[in-house]
Amino acid sequence: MDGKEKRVKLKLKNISKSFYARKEIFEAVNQISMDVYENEFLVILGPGQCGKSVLLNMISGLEEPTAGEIKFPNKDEKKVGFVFQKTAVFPWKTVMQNVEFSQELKGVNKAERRKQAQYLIGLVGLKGFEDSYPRQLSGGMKQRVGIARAYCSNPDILLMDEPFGALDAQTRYQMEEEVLRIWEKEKRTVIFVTNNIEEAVYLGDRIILLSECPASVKEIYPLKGLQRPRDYVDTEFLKMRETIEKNMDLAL
Ligand SMILES: Nc1ncnc2c1ncn2[C@@H]1O[C@H](COP(=O)(O)OP(=O)(O)OP(=O)(O)O)[C@@H](O)[C@H]1O
Repeated sequence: MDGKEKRVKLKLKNISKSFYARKEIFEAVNQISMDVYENEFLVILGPGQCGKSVLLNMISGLEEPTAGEIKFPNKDEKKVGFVFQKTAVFPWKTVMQNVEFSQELKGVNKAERRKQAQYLIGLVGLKGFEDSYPRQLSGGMKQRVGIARAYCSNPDILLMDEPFGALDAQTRYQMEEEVLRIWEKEKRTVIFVTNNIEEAVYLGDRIILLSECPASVKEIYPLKGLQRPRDYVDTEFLKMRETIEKNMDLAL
């Protein structure tokens, strides 16, 4: 991304989050500050159970920070879409009905929402599966439905919480390529959470590395120097992967 063009889409200022559980205060996130830029693919990388999901939940508004501020500089651009590890597709709805669901809720007329959903179903490679039910789909295909559904809600920021964590290695590689292809076509600001260094280096414009719990920002890695499409066995790729590995708190 060219430094001159950067527009801040989301600003986190000293965000902290504590929970009161079993008569104790548990700190999950400690003083995180970061800017997220328009249309960037930002990866948040951290060890398991470090507070990544809690951070995303605060960005989405599902959780309130205990301290700090979450700011959307443009107040009309605070709509978020979510893709989870276990994408919560409705089993009783078809692919089409799942994808168009948010628009249906909004009362968008059928012809219009079908047109948009059809485009997105095509974009994620599910053309021909419009009338299939989730039980008829593989794990990777279900995640494609989740991605199409999230895009269909026209989010300003797309939050992806370890969306490929439950997939086998081969499908995961395929989905990483797919998610970049979709993002190139339908540019959005993406915040992608993972605990997988290789995935982070493959996908990100930048990586924000978090410490173990309570999560704080340990390091920010700009990946401008790594041209796309990236190659997992390229020397520069491996170097970056090793640098991050040495700095990451816990073995994966
Ligand atoms: N509502 C809650 N009440 C109490 N503790 C919570 C709550 N939500 C999360 N936590 C705790 O906060 C810590 C961070 O959880 P979080 O789910 O954000 O981790 P994570 O980095 O996303 O983990 P993983 O990579 O394994 O998905 C965990 O120890 C979790 O138990």
